[in-house]
Amino acid sequence: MPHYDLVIIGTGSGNSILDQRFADKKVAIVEKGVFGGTCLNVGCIPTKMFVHAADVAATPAAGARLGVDARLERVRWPEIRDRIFGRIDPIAAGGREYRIEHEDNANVTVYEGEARFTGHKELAVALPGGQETLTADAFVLAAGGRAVAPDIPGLAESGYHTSDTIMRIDELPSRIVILGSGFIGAEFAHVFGSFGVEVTIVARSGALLRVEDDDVSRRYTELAAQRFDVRLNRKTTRVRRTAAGVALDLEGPGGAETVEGDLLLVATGRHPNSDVLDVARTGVTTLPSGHVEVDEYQRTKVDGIYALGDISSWHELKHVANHEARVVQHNLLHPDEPIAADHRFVPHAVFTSPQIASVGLTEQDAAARGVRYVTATQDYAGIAYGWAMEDTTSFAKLLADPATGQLIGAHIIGPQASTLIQPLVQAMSFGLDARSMARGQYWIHPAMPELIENALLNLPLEN
Ligand SMILES: Cc1cc2nc3c(=O)[nH]c(=O)nc-3n(C[C@H](O)[C@H](O)[C@H](O)COP(=O)(O)OP(=O)(O)OC[C@H]3O[C@@H](n4cnc5c(N)ncnc54)[C@H](O)[C@@H]3O)c2cc1C
Ligand SMILES: NC(=O)c1ccc[n+]([C@@H]2O[C@H](COP(=O)([O-])OP(=O)(O)OC[C@H]3O[C@@H](n4cnc5c(N)ncnc54)[C@H](O)[C@@H]3O)[C@@H](O)[C@H]2O)c1
Repeated sequence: MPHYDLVIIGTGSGNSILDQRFADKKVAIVEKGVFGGTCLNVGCIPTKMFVHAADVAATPAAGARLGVDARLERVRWPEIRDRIFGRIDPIAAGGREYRIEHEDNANVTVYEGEARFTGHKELAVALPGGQETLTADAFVLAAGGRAVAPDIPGLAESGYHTSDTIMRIDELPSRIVILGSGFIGAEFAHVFGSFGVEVTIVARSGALLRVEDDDVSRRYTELAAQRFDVRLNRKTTRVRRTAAGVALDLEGPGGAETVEGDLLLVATGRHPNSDVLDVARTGVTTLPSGHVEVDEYQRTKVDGIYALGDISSWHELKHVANHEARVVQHNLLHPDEPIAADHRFVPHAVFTSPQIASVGLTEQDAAARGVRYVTATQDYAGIAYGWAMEDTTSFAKLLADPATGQLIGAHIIGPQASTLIQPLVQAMSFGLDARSMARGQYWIHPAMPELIENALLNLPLEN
Protein backbone atom coordinates (compact mmCIF):
# COMPACT_ATOMS: atom_id res chain seq x y z
CA MET A 1 0.00 0.00 0.00
CA PRO A 2 1.84 3.19 -1.14
CA HIS A 3 2.06 5.91 1.48
CA TYR A 4 2.29 9.61 0.55
CA ASP A 5 2.98 12.84 2.40
CA LEU A 6 0.11 14.41 0.49
CA VAL A 7 -2.74 13.18 -1.72
CA ILE A 8 -4.82 15.70 -3.69
CA ILE A 9 -8.16 14.50 -5.04
CA GLY A 10 -9.31 16.53 -8.06
CA THR A 11 -7.35 18.51 -10.65
CA GLY A 12 -9.49 21.65 -10.83
CA SER A 13 -8.24 24.24 -8.36
CA GLY A 14 -6.57 21.39 -6.42
CA ASN A 15 -4.02 21.05 -9.21
CA SER A 16 -2.76 24.59 -8.59
CA ILE A 17 -1.50 23.79 -5.07
CA LEU A 18 1.71 22.07 -6.09
CA ASP A 19 4.84 24.09 -6.83
CA GLN A 20 8.54 23.77 -6.09
CA ARG A 21 7.94 24.25 -2.36
CA PHE A 22 6.43 20.75 -2.37
CA ALA A 23 9.42 19.21 -4.19
CA ASP A 24 10.64 17.36 -1.09
CA LYS A 25 7.25 15.77 -0.48
CA LYS A 26 5.96 12.54 -1.94
CA VAL A 27 2.67 13.56 -3.56
CA ALA A 28 -0.16 11.82 -5.40
CA ILE A 29 -2.90 13.47 -7.47
CA VAL A 30 -6.07 11.53 -8.24
CA GLU A 31 -8.35 12.47 -11.12
CA LYS A 32 -11.28 10.45 -12.43
CA GLY A 33 -12.14 12.69 -15.37
CA VAL A 34 -10.43 15.21 -17.61
CA PHE A 35 -7.44 17.08 -16.19
CA GLY A 36 -8.22 20.68 -15.22
CA GLY A 37 -11.68 20.09 -13.75
CA THR A 38 -15.03 21.74 -14.37
CA CYS A 39 -14.09 25.38 -15.05
CA LEU A 40 -11.63 24.62 -17.80
CA ASN A 41 -13.39 21.71 -19.49
CA VAL A 42 -17.15 22.12 -19.04
CA GLY A 43 -17.65 25.28 -16.99
CA CYS A 44 -16.61 28.92 -16.86
CA ILE A 45 -14.19 28.99 -19.76
CA PRO A 46 -16.05 27.26 -22.60
CA THR A 47 -19.36 28.84 -21.55
CA LYS A 48 -17.86 32.32 -21.67
CA MET A 49 -16.31 31.57 -25.06
CA PHE A 50 -19.80 30.65 -26.32
CA VAL A 51 -21.26 33.73 -24.59
CA HIS A 52 -18.81 36.01 -26.39
CA ALA A 53 -19.83 34.53 -29.75
CA ALA A 54 -23.47 34.95 -28.67
CA ASP A 55 -22.89 38.62 -27.81
CA VAL A 56 -21.45 39.16 -31.28
CA ALA A 57 -24.38 37.30 -32.89
CA ALA A 58 -26.84 39.47 -30.93
CA THR A 59 -25.20 42.76 -31.89
CA PRO A 60 -26.82 43.32 -35.32
CA ALA A 61 -30.30 43.13 -33.80
CA ALA A 62 -29.31 45.79 -31.23
CA GLY A 63 -28.20 48.19 -33.98
CA ALA A 64 -31.64 49.20 -35.25
CA ARG A 65 -32.45 51.47 -32.32
CA LEU A 66 -29.21 53.36 -33.01
CA GLY A 67 -29.98 53.73 -36.71
CA VAL A 68 -27.62 50.98 -37.78
CA ASP A 69 -29.38 48.30 -39.78
CA ALA A 70 -27.44 45.07 -39.81
CA ARG A 71 -28.42 41.46 -40.15
CA LEU A 72 -27.10 38.22 -38.69
CA GLU A 73 -26.55 35.93 -41.66
CA ARG A 74 -25.45 32.64 -40.19
CA VAL A 75 -24.00 31.01 -37.10
CA ARG A 76 -21.50 28.25 -37.91
CA TRP A 77 -22.04 26.17 -34.77
CA PRO A 78 -19.61 23.33 -35.58
CA GLU A 79 -16.85 25.88 -36.21
CA ILE A 80 -17.59 27.80 -33.02
CA ARG A 81 -17.65 24.57 -31.01
CA ASP A 82 -14.46 23.22 -32.57
CA ARG A 83 -12.63 26.54 -32.19
CA ILE A 84 -13.52 26.62 -28.48
CA PHE A 85 -12.64 23.03 -27.69
CA GLY A 86 -9.70 23.13 -30.09
CA ARG A 87 -8.25 25.67 -27.68
CA ILE A 88 -9.38 24.10 -24.41
CA ASP A 89 -8.71 20.40 -24.96
CA PRO A 90 -4.97 20.88 -25.58
CA ILE A 91 -4.70 22.94 -22.37
CA ALA A 92 -6.23 20.06 -20.41
CA ALA A 93 -3.96 17.56 -22.18
CA GLY A 94 -0.92 19.77 -21.54
CA GLY A 95 -1.74 20.04 -17.83
CA ARG A 96 -1.96 16.27 -17.60
CA GLU A 97 1.26 15.71 -19.49
CA TYR A 98 3.08 18.26 -17.29
CA ARG A 99 2.11 16.45 -14.10
CA ILE A 100 2.86 13.01 -15.49
CA GLU A 101 6.03 13.62 -17.48
CA HIS A 102 7.77 16.87 -16.56
CA GLU A 103 10.85 16.74 -14.34
CA ASP A 104 9.27 19.39 -12.07
CA ASN A 105 6.89 16.63 -11.01
CA ALA A 106 9.38 13.88 -10.29
CA ASN A 107 7.89 13.66 -6.78
CA VAL A 108 4.30 13.47 -8.06
CA THR A 109 2.37 10.33 -9.03
CA VAL A 110 -0.86 10.76 -11.01
CA TYR A 111 -3.62 8.20 -10.49
CA GLU A 112 -6.30 8.36 -13.15
CA GLY A 113 -9.35 6.78 -11.59
CA GLU A 114 -12.22 7.34 -9.18
CA ALA A 115 -11.21 7.70 -5.55
CA ARG A 116 -13.25 6.62 -2.53
CA PHE A 117 -12.28 6.57 1.13
CA THR A 118 -12.31 3.12 2.69
CA GLY A 119 -11.01 4.01 6.16
CA HIS A 120 -9.17 6.63 8.19
CA LYS A 121 -6.82 8.37 5.73
CA GLU A 122 -7.12 5.35 3.43
CA LEU A 123 -8.22 5.91 -0.15
CA ALA A 124 -9.09 3.31 -2.78
CA VAL A 125 -8.62 4.36 -6.41
CA ALA A 126 -10.36 2.35 -9.15
CA LEU A 127 -7.79 2.05 -11.93
CA PRO A 128 -8.13 0.28 -15.28
CA GLY A 129 -5.84 -2.50 -14.03
CA GLY A 130 -7.61 -2.90 -10.68
CA GLN A 131 -7.92 -1.08 -7.40
CA GLU A 132 -5.01 0.60 -5.64
CA THR A 133 -5.18 1.74 -2.02
CA LEU A 134 -3.23 4.82 -0.93
CA THR A 135 -2.56 6.20 2.52
CA ALA A 136 -1.22 9.65 3.34
CA ASP A 137 -0.42 12.06 6.16
CA ALA A 138 -2.36 14.85 4.47
CA PHE A 139 -5.22 14.95 1.99
CA VAL A 140 -6.80 17.77 0.01
CA LEU A 141 -10.41 17.15 -0.98
CA ALA A 142 -10.86 19.16 -4.19
CA ALA A 143 -13.28 16.84 -5.98
CA GLY A 144 -15.86 19.52 -6.84
CA GLY A 145 -19.48 18.75 -7.59
CA ARG A 146 -21.66 17.40 -10.37
CA ALA A 147 -24.82 18.38 -12.21
CA VAL A 148 -27.93 16.83 -10.71
CA ALA A 149 -31.30 16.20 -12.32
CA PRO A 150 -34.59 16.21 -10.41
CA ASP A 151 -36.62 13.06 -9.93
CA ILE A 152 -39.29 13.62 -12.60
CA PRO A 153 -41.15 10.66 -14.14
CA GLY A 154 -39.78 9.89 -17.61
CA LEU A 155 -36.80 12.26 -17.39
CA ALA A 156 -34.06 9.64 -17.21
CA GLU A 157 -35.53 7.59 -20.08
CA SER A 158 -36.23 10.58 -22.34
CA GLY A 159 -32.65 11.68 -22.64
CA TYR A 160 -31.45 15.11 -21.65
CA HIS A 161 -28.36 17.27 -21.65
CA THR A 162 -26.56 18.96 -18.79
CA SER A 163 -23.87 21.62 -19.03
CA ASP A 164 -21.38 18.71 -19.33
CA THR A 165 -22.72 17.66 -22.74
CA ILE A 166 -24.68 20.53 -24.31
CA MET A 167 -21.63 22.42 -25.58
CA ARG A 168 -20.46 19.50 -27.74
CA ILE A 169 -23.70 18.77 -29.63
CA ASP A 170 -23.36 18.14 -33.38
CA GLU A 171 -25.70 20.83 -34.60
CA LEU A 172 -27.86 23.63 -33.29
CA PRO A 173 -31.42 22.52 -32.49
CA SER A 174 -34.39 24.58 -33.71
CA ARG A 175 -35.93 24.59 -30.24
CA ILE A 176 -34.47 23.97 -26.81
CA VAL A 177 -36.23 23.61 -23.46
CA ILE A 178 -34.24 24.65 -20.41
CA LEU A 179 -35.39 23.29 -17.06
CA GLY A 180 -34.06 25.50 -14.25
CA SER A 181 -33.70 29.23 -13.94
CA GLY A 182 -30.34 29.71 -12.25
CA PHE A 183 -26.94 30.73 -13.59
CA ILE A 184 -26.54 27.94 -16.12
CA GLY A 185 -30.08 28.29 -17.46
CA ALA A 186 -29.65 32.06 -17.92
CA GLU A 187 -26.29 31.79 -19.69
CA PHE A 188 -27.34 29.04 -22.10
CA ALA A 189 -30.67 30.77 -22.85
CA HIS A 190 -28.61 33.74 -24.04
CA VAL A 191 -26.21 31.57 -26.05
CA PHE A 192 -28.84 29.52 -27.84
CA GLY A 193 -31.30 32.42 -28.20
CA SER A 194 -28.62 34.59 -29.82
CA PHE A 195 -27.75 31.77 -32.20
CA GLY A 196 -31.36 31.70 -33.44
CA VAL A 197 -32.70 28.80 -31.39
CA GLU A 198 -36.23 29.11 -29.93
CA VAL A 199 -35.76 28.91 -26.17
CA THR A 200 -38.33 27.85 -23.57
CA ILE A 201 -37.40 28.28 -19.91
CA VAL A 202 -39.32 26.30 -17.31
CA ALA A 203 -39.04 27.70 -13.78
CA ARG A 204 -40.48 26.39 -10.53
CA SER A 205 -40.86 29.79 -8.93
CA GLY A 206 -42.29 33.14 -9.97
CA ALA A 207 -39.01 34.73 -11.10
CA LEU A 208 -35.75 33.86 -12.84
CA LEU A 209 -32.37 34.16 -11.06
CA ARG A 210 -34.04 34.36 -7.70
CA VAL A 211 -30.76 34.53 -5.74
CA GLU A 212 -30.22 38.04 -7.11
CA ASP A 213 -31.53 41.20 -5.49
CA ASP A 214 -35.31 41.25 -6.07
CA ASP A 215 -35.11 44.33 -8.33
CA VAL A 216 -32.49 42.65 -10.52
CA SER A 217 -34.33 39.32 -10.64
CA ARG A 218 -37.56 41.13 -11.55
CA ARG A 219 -35.92 43.16 -14.33
CA TYR A 220 -34.12 40.10 -15.74
CA THR A 221 -37.37 38.11 -15.70
CA GLU A 222 -39.18 40.88 -17.63
CA LEU A 223 -36.41 41.09 -20.23
CA ALA A 224 -36.07 37.32 -20.59
CA ALA A 225 -39.84 37.04 -21.17
CA GLN A 226 -39.46 39.40 -24.16
CA ARG A 227 -36.81 37.12 -25.73
CA PHE A 228 -37.81 33.64 -24.66
CA ASP A 229 -40.90 31.60 -23.88
CA VAL A 230 -40.71 31.82 -20.08
CA ARG A 231 -42.98 29.56 -18.04
CA LEU A 232 -42.99 30.59 -14.37
CA ASN A 233 -44.51 28.77 -11.38
CA ARG A 234 -44.49 25.49 -13.29
CA LYS A 235 -44.16 21.98 -11.89
CA THR A 236 -42.86 19.45 -14.40
CA THR A 237 -44.98 16.34 -13.94
CA ARG A 238 -43.58 14.15 -16.73
CA VAL A 239 -40.99 14.18 -19.50
CA ARG A 240 -41.69 12.27 -22.71
CA ARG A 241 -39.72 11.41 -25.80
CA THR A 242 -41.50 12.56 -28.98
CA ALA A 243 -40.81 12.14 -32.70
CA ALA A 244 -39.29 15.63 -32.79
CA GLY A 245 -37.40 15.40 -29.52
CA VAL A 246 -38.79 15.86 -26.07
CA ALA A 247 -41.99 17.08 -24.37
CA LEU A 248 -42.46 18.29 -20.80
CA ASP A 249 -45.90 18.08 -19.20
CA LEU A 250 -46.31 21.01 -16.84
CA GLU A 251 -48.76 22.13 -14.23
CA GLY A 252 -49.04 25.83 -13.56
CA PRO A 253 -51.37 28.70 -12.73
CA GLY A 254 -53.36 28.08 -15.95
CA GLY A 255 -53.66 24.31 -15.46
CA ALA A 256 -51.92 21.56 -17.41
CA GLU A 257 -49.86 22.34 -20.52
CA THR A 258 -47.04 20.85 -22.57
CA VAL A 259 -43.86 22.41 -23.93
CA GLU A 260 -41.76 20.77 -26.61
CA GLY A 261 -38.25 21.04 -27.93
CA ASP A 262 -35.67 19.19 -29.96
CA LEU A 263 -33.41 19.08 -26.90
CA LEU A 264 -33.80 19.42 -23.15
CA LEU A 265 -31.12 21.06 -21.01
CA VAL A 266 -31.45 20.29 -17.32
CA ALA A 267 -29.85 23.08 -15.26
CA THR A 268 -31.25 22.49 -11.80
CA GLY A 269 -28.12 22.81 -9.69
CA ARG A 270 -25.07 20.82 -8.66
CA HIS A 271 -24.28 18.47 -5.77
CA PRO A 272 -20.91 18.22 -4.00
CA ASN A 273 -18.97 15.00 -4.65
CA SER A 274 -18.49 14.23 -0.93
CA ASP A 275 -20.83 11.24 -1.31
CA VAL A 276 -18.93 9.71 -4.25
CA LEU A 277 -15.76 10.17 -2.20
CA ASP A 278 -17.42 8.59 0.86
CA VAL A 279 -15.71 11.14 3.08
CA ALA A 280 -17.51 9.84 6.21
CA ARG A 281 -15.26 6.75 6.05
CA THR A 282 -12.27 8.92 6.92
CA GLY A 283 -14.19 10.83 9.59
CA VAL A 284 -14.83 13.97 7.52
CA THR A 285 -18.21 15.53 8.25
CA THR A 286 -20.64 17.10 5.80
CA LEU A 287 -23.43 19.68 6.03
CA PRO A 288 -27.05 18.80 5.10
CA SER A 289 -26.30 20.24 1.64
CA GLY A 290 -23.58 17.60 1.15
CA HIS A 291 -20.77 20.17 1.39
CA VAL A 292 -17.73 19.07 3.39
CA GLU A 293 -17.58 20.95 6.69
CA VAL A 294 -14.47 23.13 6.98
CA ASP A 295 -13.28 25.85 9.34
CA GLU A 296 -11.93 29.23 8.23
CA TYR A 297 -8.55 27.60 7.52
CA GLN A 298 -10.18 25.12 5.10
CA ARG A 299 -9.50 22.31 7.63
CA THR A 300 -12.01 19.48 7.92
CA LYS A 301 -12.74 17.79 11.24
CA VAL A 302 -9.84 15.37 10.58
CA ASP A 303 -6.32 16.58 11.30
CA GLY A 304 -4.37 16.89 8.06
CA ILE A 305 -7.41 16.74 5.75
CA TYR A 306 -8.31 20.00 3.99
CA ALA A 307 -11.11 20.75 1.52
CA LEU A 308 -11.59 23.52 -1.03
CA GLY A 309 -13.83 24.63 -3.85
CA ASP A 310 -17.21 23.23 -4.81
CA ILE A 311 -16.95 20.18 -2.53
CA SER A 312 -17.01 22.45 0.52
CA SER A 313 -18.19 25.87 -0.67
CA TRP A 314 -21.80 26.85 -1.30
CA HIS A 315 -20.53 29.68 -3.48
CA GLU A 316 -19.61 27.19 -6.25
CA LEU A 317 -17.45 29.79 -8.01
CA LYS A 318 -14.01 29.38 -9.56
CA HIS A 319 -12.50 32.49 -7.99
CA VAL A 320 -13.55 31.13 -4.59
CA ALA A 321 -12.04 27.70 -5.34
CA ASN A 322 -8.80 29.39 -6.43
CA HIS A 323 -8.66 31.59 -3.32
CA GLU A 324 -9.25 28.58 -1.08
CA ALA A 325 -6.55 26.62 -2.94
CA ARG A 326 -4.05 29.40 -2.07
CA VAL A 327 -5.17 29.19 1.57
CA VAL A 328 -4.78 25.40 1.62
CA GLN A 329 -1.39 25.66 -0.09
CA HIS A 330 -0.14 28.04 2.62
CA ASN A 331 -1.60 25.96 5.44
CA LEU A 332 -0.06 22.73 4.14
CA LEU A 333 3.34 24.45 4.07
CA HIS A 334 2.85 26.33 7.37
CA PRO A 335 0.45 24.29 9.51
CA ASP A 336 1.52 26.16 12.66
CA GLU A 337 0.83 29.59 11.13
CA PRO A 338 -2.38 28.99 9.20
CA ILE A 339 -4.14 31.74 7.27
CA ALA A 340 -7.92 32.05 7.04
CA ALA A 341 -9.97 32.22 3.86
CA ASP A 342 -11.62 35.60 3.26
CA HIS A 343 -15.25 35.08 2.32
CA ARG A 344 -16.47 38.55 3.31
CA PHE A 345 -17.18 39.99 -0.13
CA VAL A 346 -17.50 37.27 -2.76
CA PRO A 347 -18.74 38.70 -6.05
CA HIS A 348 -20.35 36.81 -8.89
CA ALA A 349 -21.47 37.59 -12.40
CA VAL A 350 -24.02 35.92 -14.62
CA PHE A 351 -22.87 36.17 -18.22
CA THR A 352 -26.31 36.33 -19.74
CA SER A 353 -27.84 39.30 -21.55
CA PRO A 354 -27.94 41.78 -20.03
CA GLN A 355 -25.03 40.83 -17.78
CA ILE A 356 -25.65 40.71 -14.06
CA ALA A 357 -23.09 41.18 -11.30
CA SER A 358 -23.42 41.27 -7.55
CA VAL A 359 -21.44 41.51 -4.32
CA GLY A 360 -22.53 41.65 -0.69
CA LEU A 361 -26.05 41.71 0.66
CA THR A 362 -29.18 41.95 -1.46
CA GLU A 363 -31.87 44.24 -0.14
CA GLN A 364 -33.95 41.23 0.92
CA ASP A 365 -30.90 39.81 2.79
CA ALA A 366 -30.31 43.13 4.55
CA ALA A 367 -33.97 43.42 5.55
CA ALA A 368 -34.06 39.81 6.79
CA ARG A 369 -30.94 40.39 8.89
CA GLY A 370 -32.26 43.61 10.36
CA VAL A 371 -29.21 45.51 9.11
CA ARG A 372 -29.56 49.32 8.86
CA TYR A 373 -29.17 50.35 5.25
CA VAL A 374 -29.98 52.92 2.62
CA THR A 375 -30.16 52.21 -1.10
CA ALA A 376 -29.54 54.15 -4.28
CA THR A 377 -30.22 53.18 -7.85
CA GLN A 378 -28.67 54.72 -10.93
CA ASP A 379 -30.07 53.92 -14.37
CA TYR A 380 -27.73 53.61 -17.32
CA ALA A 381 -30.25 55.90 -19.02
CA GLY A 382 -29.09 58.71 -16.73
CA ILE A 383 -25.39 58.71 -17.71
CA ALA A 384 -23.80 59.81 -20.96
CA TYR A 385 -22.58 56.37 -22.01
CA GLY A 386 -26.07 55.01 -21.42
CA TRP A 387 -27.43 57.72 -23.75
CA ALA A 388 -24.96 56.55 -26.37
CA MET A 389 -26.31 53.02 -26.00
CA GLU A 390 -29.97 54.19 -25.89
CA ASP A 391 -30.25 51.98 -22.83
CA THR A 392 -33.63 52.02 -21.10
CA THR A 393 -33.56 48.97 -18.84
CA SER A 394 -30.18 48.68 -17.06
CA PHE A 395 -29.24 49.93 -13.60
CA ALA A 396 -26.86 49.72 -10.67
CA LYS A 397 -28.23 49.45 -7.14
CA LEU A 398 -26.12 50.06 -4.03
CA LEU A 399 -26.76 49.40 -0.36
CA ALA A 400 -24.77 51.23 2.29
CA ASP A 401 -24.64 51.80 6.02
CA PRO A 402 -26.32 55.22 6.42
CA ALA A 403 -24.03 56.27 9.28
CA THR A 404 -20.60 55.23 7.97
CA GLY A 405 -21.17 55.14 4.23
CA GLN A 406 -19.60 51.68 4.07
CA LEU A 407 -21.02 49.73 1.15
CA ILE A 408 -22.83 46.55 2.11
CA GLY A 409 -24.12 45.42 -1.27
CA ALA A 410 -23.90 46.23 -4.99
CA HIS A 411 -26.03 44.83 -7.80
CA ILE A 412 -25.79 45.68 -11.47
CA ILE A 413 -27.84 44.54 -14.44
CA GLY A 414 -26.67 45.88 -17.77
CA PRO A 415 -23.78 45.97 -20.24
CA GLN A 416 -20.32 45.37 -18.72
CA ALA A 417 -21.80 44.62 -15.29
CA SER A 418 -19.08 42.05 -14.55
CA THR A 419 -16.41 44.74 -15.04
CA LEU A 420 -18.30 47.65 -13.46
CA ILE A 421 -18.69 45.75 -10.19
CA GLN A 422 -14.94 45.37 -9.59
CA PRO A 423 -14.21 48.83 -8.06
CA LEU A 424 -17.13 48.24 -5.69
CA VAL A 425 -15.63 44.87 -4.65
CA GLN A 426 -12.37 46.72 -4.06
CA ALA A 427 -14.05 49.44 -1.98
CA MET A 428 -15.83 46.88 0.17
CA SER A 429 -12.73 44.72 0.59
CA PHE A 430 -10.57 47.64 1.69
CA GLY A 431 -13.20 49.53 3.69
CA LEU A 432 -13.48 52.59 1.44
CA ASP A 433 -16.68 54.53 2.20
CA ALA A 434 -19.06 55.67 -0.53
CA ARG A 435 -18.33 59.43 -0.28
CA SER A 436 -14.55 59.00 -0.35
CA MET A 437 -14.87 56.60 -3.25
CA ALA A 438 -17.09 58.99 -5.21
CA ARG A 439 -15.17 62.19 -4.60
CA GLY A 440 -11.64 60.99 -3.76
CA GLN A 441 -10.75 60.10 -7.35
CA TYR A 442 -11.40 61.09 -10.95
CA TRP A 443 -13.97 59.20 -13.00
CA ILE A 444 -13.22 59.22 -16.72
CA HIS A 445 -15.86 61.12 -18.67
CA PRO A 446 -17.99 59.96 -20.39
CA ALA A 447 -17.16 56.36 -19.59
CA MET A 448 -19.42 53.68 -18.21
CA PRO A 449 -18.02 53.80 -14.63
CA GLU A 450 -19.79 57.16 -14.22
CA LEU A 451 -22.72 54.85 -13.48
CA ILE A 452 -20.99 53.85 -10.26
CA GLU A 453 -19.93 57.42 -9.43
CA ASN A 454 -23.54 58.57 -9.72
CA ALA A 455 -24.95 55.62 -7.81
CA LEU A 456 -22.52 56.41 -4.96
CA LEU A 457 -23.53 60.08 -4.95
CA ASN A 458 -27.22 59.13 -4.91
CA LEU A 459 -26.89 57.31 -1.57
CA PRO A 460 -28.87 59.22 1.09
CA LEU A 461 -26.19 59.00 3.79
CA GLU A 462 -26.63 60.65 7.18
CA ASN A 463 -23.48 62.81 7.14
C1 LIG B 1 -21.51 25.44 -16.91
C2 LIG B 1 -20.75 26.07 -15.78
C3 LIG B 1 -20.33 27.39 -15.90
C4 LIG B 1 -19.63 27.98 -14.87
N1 LIG B 1 -19.24 29.28 -15.01
C5 LIG B 1 -18.57 29.88 -14.00
C6 LIG B 1 -18.15 31.24 -14.12
O1 LIG B 1 -18.38 31.90 -15.13
N2 LIG B 1 -17.47 31.80 -13.09
C7 LIG B 1 -17.20 31.10 -11.94
O2 LIG B 1 -16.59 31.65 -11.03
N3 LIG B 1 -17.59 29.81 -11.80
C8 LIG B 1 -18.27 29.19 -12.80
N4 LIG B 1 -18.65 27.89 -12.66
C9 LIG B 1 -18.32 27.18 -11.41
C10 LIG B 1 -16.86 26.66 -11.45
O3 LIG B 1 -16.67 25.88 -12.60
C11 LIG B 1 -16.57 25.85 -10.20
O4 LIG B 1 -16.85 26.63 -9.05
C12 LIG B 1 -15.12 25.40 -10.13
O5 LIG B 1 -14.75 24.72 -11.29
C13 LIG B 1 -14.90 24.50 -8.90
O6 LIG B 1 -13.57 24.06 -8.87
P1 LIG B 1 -13.13 22.82 -7.98
O7 LIG B 1 -11.66 22.71 -8.10
O8 LIG B 1 -13.75 22.92 -6.65
O9 LIG B 1 -13.84 21.56 -8.66
P2 LIG B 1 -13.72 20.98 -10.13
O10 LIG B 1 -13.15 21.94 -11.08
O11 LIG B 1 -15.07 20.41 -10.42
O12 LIG B 1 -12.64 19.81 -9.99
C14 LIG B 1 -12.94 18.62 -9.34
C15 LIG B 1 -12.23 17.49 -10.05
O13 LIG B 1 -12.33 16.34 -9.20
C16 LIG B 1 -12.54 15.20 -10.01
N5 LIG B 1 -13.20 14.21 -9.16
C17 LIG B 1 -14.45 14.28 -8.65
N6 LIG B 1 -14.70 13.20 -7.90
C18 LIG B 1 -13.58 12.44 -7.93
C19 LIG B 1 -13.23 11.19 -7.36
N7 LIG B 1 -14.07 10.53 -6.57
N8 LIG B 1 -12.01 10.70 -7.64
C20 LIG B 1 -11.15 11.37 -8.43
N9 LIG B 1 -11.42 12.56 -9.00
C21 LIG B 1 -12.62 13.09 -8.74
C22 LIG B 1 -13.42 15.71 -11.14
O14 LIG B 1 -13.30 14.88 -12.28
C23 LIG B 1 -12.85 17.11 -11.38
O15 LIG B 1 -11.87 17.11 -12.38
C24 LIG B 1 -19.35 27.25 -13.69
C25 LIG B 1 -19.76 25.91 -13.56
C26 LIG B 1 -20.45 25.33 -14.60
C27 LIG B 1 -20.89 23.90 -14.45
N1 LIG C 1 -21.25 32.85 -14.12
C1 LIG C 1 -21.04 32.02 -13.12
O1 LIG C 1 -20.36 32.32 -12.14
C2 LIG C 1 -21.64 30.64 -13.19
C3 LIG C 1 -22.20 30.17 -14.35
C4 LIG C 1 -22.76 28.91 -14.37
C5 LIG C 1 -22.72 28.14 -13.22
N2 LIG C 1 -22.16 28.62 -12.10
C6 LIG C 1 -22.16 27.82 -10.86
O2 LIG C 1 -22.71 26.55 -11.09
C7 LIG C 1 -23.70 26.28 -10.13
C8 LIG C 1 -24.80 25.47 -10.76
O3 LIG C 1 -25.57 26.27 -11.69
P1 LIG C 1 -27.11 25.96 -11.92
O4 LIG C 1 -27.68 27.01 -12.79
O5 LIG C 1 -27.29 24.53 -12.29
O6 LIG C 1 -27.67 26.06 -10.45
P2 LIG C 1 -28.41 27.23 -9.68
O7 LIG C 1 -28.44 26.81 -8.26
O8 LIG C 1 -27.90 28.57 -10.04
O9 LIG C 1 -29.89 27.17 -10.26
C9 LIG C 1 -30.64 26.00 -10.24
C10 LIG C 1 -32.07 26.35 -10.62
O10 LIG C 1 -32.80 25.16 -10.79
C11 LIG C 1 -34.03 25.29 -10.11
N3 LIG C 1 -34.51 23.96 -9.77
C12 LIG C 1 -34.01 23.10 -8.86
N4 LIG C 1 -34.72 21.97 -8.85
C13 LIG C 1 -35.70 22.11 -9.81
C14 LIG C 1 -36.74 21.29 -10.28
N5 LIG C 1 -37.00 20.11 -9.74
N6 LIG C 1 -37.52 21.76 -11.28
C15 LIG C 1 -37.32 22.99 -11.80
N7 LIG C 1 -36.34 23.81 -11.38
C16 LIG C 1 -35.55 23.37 -10.40
C17 LIG C 1 -33.73 26.19 -8.93
O11 LIG C 1 -34.89 26.79 -8.44
C18 LIG C 1 -32.77 27.17 -9.57
O12 LIG C 1 -33.47 28.19 -10.23
C19 LIG C 1 -24.19 27.63 -9.63
O13 LIG C 1 -24.49 27.57 -8.25
C20 LIG C 1 -23.06 28.57 -9.90
O14 LIG C 1 -22.36 28.90 -8.72
C21 LIG C 1 -21.61 29.85 -12.06
